[in-house]
Amino acid sequence: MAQKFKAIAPSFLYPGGGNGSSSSSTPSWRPWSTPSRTGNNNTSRSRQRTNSNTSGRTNRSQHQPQQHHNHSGFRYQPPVKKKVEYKLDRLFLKRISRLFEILFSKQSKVTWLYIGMTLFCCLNEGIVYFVGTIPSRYYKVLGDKDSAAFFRLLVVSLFTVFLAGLGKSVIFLMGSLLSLEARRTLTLYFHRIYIQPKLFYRILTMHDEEIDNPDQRITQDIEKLAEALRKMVESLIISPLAIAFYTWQCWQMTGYIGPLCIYGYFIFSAITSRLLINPIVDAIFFKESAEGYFRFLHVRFRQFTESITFSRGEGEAKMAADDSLENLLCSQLNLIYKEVPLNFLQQSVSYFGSILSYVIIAIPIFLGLYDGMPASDLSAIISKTSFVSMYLTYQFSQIIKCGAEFSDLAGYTSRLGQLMEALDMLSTEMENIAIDYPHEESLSMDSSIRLENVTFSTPAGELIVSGFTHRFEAGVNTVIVGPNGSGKTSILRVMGGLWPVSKGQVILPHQYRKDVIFLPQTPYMTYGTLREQLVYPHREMASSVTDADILRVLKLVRLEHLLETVEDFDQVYTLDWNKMLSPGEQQKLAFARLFYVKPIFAVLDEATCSMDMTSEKEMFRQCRLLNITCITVCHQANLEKYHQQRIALDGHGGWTCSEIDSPRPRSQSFGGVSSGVGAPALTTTTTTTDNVEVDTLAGPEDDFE
Ligand SMILES: Nc1ncnc2c1ncn2[C@@H]1O[C@H](COP(=O)(O)OP(=O)(O)OP(=O)(O)O)[C@@H](O)[C@H]1O
Repeated sequence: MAQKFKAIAPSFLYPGGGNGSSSSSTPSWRPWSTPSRTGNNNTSRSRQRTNSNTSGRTNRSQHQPQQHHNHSGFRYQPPVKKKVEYKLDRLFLKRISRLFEILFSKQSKVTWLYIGMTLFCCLNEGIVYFVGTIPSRYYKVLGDKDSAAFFRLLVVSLFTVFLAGLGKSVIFLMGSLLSLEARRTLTLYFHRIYIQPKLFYRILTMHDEEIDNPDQRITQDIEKLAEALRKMVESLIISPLAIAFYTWQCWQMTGYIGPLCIYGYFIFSAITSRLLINPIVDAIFFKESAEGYFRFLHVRFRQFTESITFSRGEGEAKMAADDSLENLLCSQLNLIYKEVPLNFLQQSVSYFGSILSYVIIAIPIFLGLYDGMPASDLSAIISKTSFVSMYLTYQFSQIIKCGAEFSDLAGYTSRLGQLMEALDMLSTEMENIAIDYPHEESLSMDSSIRLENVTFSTPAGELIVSGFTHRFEAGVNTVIVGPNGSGKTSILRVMGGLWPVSKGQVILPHQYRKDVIFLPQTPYMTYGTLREQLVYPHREMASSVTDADILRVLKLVRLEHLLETVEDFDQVYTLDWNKMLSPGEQQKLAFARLFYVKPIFAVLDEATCSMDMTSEKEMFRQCRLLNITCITVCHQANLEKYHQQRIALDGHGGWTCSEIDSPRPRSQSFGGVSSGVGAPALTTTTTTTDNVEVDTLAGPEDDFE
């Protein structure tokens, strides 16, 4: 089966939308076998499915991802490759207002923290004003040589300074709480829209090239966005009020000339900083992508450390890690360079502010406005004007400084906005699929799984099976065989609703979630206790599982020795269960879950491939005793004897179904659909070595019965 594999390169390698889809601000999904009517939210659930069988796609050439017609005549468009920059535009405003809507929703505490922080900031500003004018009072009392007033001022100023310190700390505390709460609110929101049945699978397995590292966006970008927000809120809450107050104060002392100079200066700085921010937003976006890939690579090393070591792949791993680091550092360096002009502007603004304050007071002095005033009063006025105008420029410089925070915020907003849009799009897409090809809504009242005239393709548009019809009956074990890549697992994916069909219908037993359990080749080992492992994914049921239940199923799967490994069933292990158990033991634990739940169907995708033959036989024997019907995907011919039916895929979209009456030799694996069919039956020989039963050869009369 010739498959086209698309090389997926990290989006940061293509600044400005090099690979189109990866950096598109509005992700455009690669078309699949179902209509992508994104944005069409008016689709009525009651829409007739009269066109559903008109696609007539029967060969692969018609399944090009670029563009094709679906069953309802909808025309797919290829992803648009356009240059997209991440900047402060309408899209940014749309995204940030959506994030703010989530942050300031009724359920969130962010609103209350924001109000509390605003009040504290106002209170603190009063204290700051008092502290700022203290030097001018000292000028006055010292100029007048008034010792009593001096000591009174000393006490007051010490107390005020103490209050100012306290005020700053409270504001810092409230800012940190605000950032924490913002992170909680946004992360919970993303968990809700991201970890959803099927959508989660789909975005992670099929849309990696459109949305890189959604995990990083959720675990890191939200935190950084919350932090940038905290820093901005701190300065932005008070700046407008302070600017108004100090403008008035400045006007009182210098006339219109003071505020005019400061405002002119601010407008100039604001315009230049705005010009310098846009490239930074872009650079932050790509730096974050590079950061995500670097981390992802290290996570993969951890995950595949044994395989890498066995294949002596450390050198390759190091090269890949070095390359990824280099990419990350490049994008970081790019960011640093782009930040230099902005930093220069910020620093200059704050230094020039102090000089400007003296220029402002110099003008009325030289114009003779304060002629004849005593020296001590003039010193006090110079000091106060200096403070007022410096504080006014400081508030403006805070706003300019916010520009840097704002560029961070804009970068993270882009990444989170993209993820939200992707999830929205996918969710609409899946809703449409659910309307056209309802999966969980097509439930049969009898205990069977039916696939009726089902045609489906890979996400890349390659046809896998066409017109597949089969009824999986309870009590009839079925094995699915075929060459690699022929679509065995894909049939299970369709059955489980992970992949949509482009034609036909999947009809499931009424209590589908309870009656059908899927066991993959590599079962998911959850973190937690042995009890929780057993009831996975129903953690809430853990308390109802008795120790006797656990013991019983552990015995059934021959994992009693686990009792010696674990201290008790409720001990939480810091070590990953994947490391505590061998692959075969993990598969056995998955069977323990199965035997605990006792569904009607067990859908096994090479779920016993890591077990020894005796254990494998025992698993199928227990399934039969517990009335669990197996639908098994496998490559081992010896598994056929546990089944009554065989579905053979030919790897070209075709398939055959036959009764199993003449199994093949055990040593022969399924290289193709016809391999071994009709081979003579073998006899069973069971030898015992050191009290360990070793099943060496098996035939139809295997002691499985
Ligand atoms: N997420 C995906 N995106 C695109 N193509 C995919 C995806 N997953 C699987 N495929 C393709 O679908 C085809 C069928 O895959 P499937 O896993 O069903 O094969 P299989 O018969 O179970 O193979 P094996 O015997 O190796 O387990 C393969 O050619 C594979 O490349």
